[in-house]
Amino acid sequence: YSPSPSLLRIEELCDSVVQSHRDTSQFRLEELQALRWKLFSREEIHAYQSKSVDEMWQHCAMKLTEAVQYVVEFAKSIPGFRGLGQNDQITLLKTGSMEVVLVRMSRCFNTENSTVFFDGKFGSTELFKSLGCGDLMVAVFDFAHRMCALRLTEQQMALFSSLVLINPDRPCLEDRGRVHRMRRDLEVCLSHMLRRDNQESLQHKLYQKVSVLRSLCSLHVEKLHWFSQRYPLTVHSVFPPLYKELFT
Ligand SMILES: CNC(=O)[C@@H]1CCCN1C(=O)c1ccc(Cl)c(COc2cccc3c(C(F)(F)F)cc(C)nc23)c1Cl
Repeated sequence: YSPSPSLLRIEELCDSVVQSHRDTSQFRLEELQALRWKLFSREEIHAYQSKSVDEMWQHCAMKLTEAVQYVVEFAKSIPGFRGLGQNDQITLLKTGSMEVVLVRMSRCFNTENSTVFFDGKFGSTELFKSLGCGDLMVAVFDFAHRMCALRLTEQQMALFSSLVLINPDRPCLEDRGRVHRMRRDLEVCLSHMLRRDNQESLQHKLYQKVSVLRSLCSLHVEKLHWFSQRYPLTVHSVFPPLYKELFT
């Protein structure tokens, strides 16, 4: 059986996206499994809740920026991404990277007690009370819960993450056609993989998640904007590594 060159190319593309995800996933599943029941004590929770809005945002912004840097590495190793113009790479990352951080958060989520891995242990939404954006946290946890319910394999998570990033509908792309061709190849990869895993029913559920992500992230951008208005220094002092990463 000699697969047609296009099928061979699709399988190679699949494998390289999965490998990139493995190399840049920040936390290995085995590590997270081992820490699953390591919960914060009442005192530790109280300590987080006593932080000022600014302090807690700064703490989270650092974590998110670090997570986004792993996503940038993931994007840069998706075949074809480096071939895009610099501006288009940045456009895709500026909008898509937080969405991939959200998708990846589901790997660090424990649905049995609705806790997420944060600062070395698992905590619930109450940990983030001092952020002053309960609705965002509920939305973040709710999305993680729903993503967990799909029980994606790491390979499926890898391909789904690449589809979230390589989105030809992003505003002000210069070479939309090129992004479209990359996305089409990745869509063929995902459907090829779901067929192989005998899980075609997952296909439409994943595409529904893409639209949920978009609305969720507009809430994030709004919150981020609200926060940067009130605490301009923090955003500029913590976020620059991300932009340095985007330009290299
Ligand atoms: C397993 N851990 C993780 O996945 C995340 C990313 C890597 C590190 N990390 C955490 O430590 C973490 C885990 C769970 C939660 Cl709820 C948080 C706090 O999340 C946020 C607090 C403030 C703003 C957030 C915004 C906003 F608004 F900036 F866009 C957007 C997202 C999505 N999350 C925000 C964090 Cl920072």
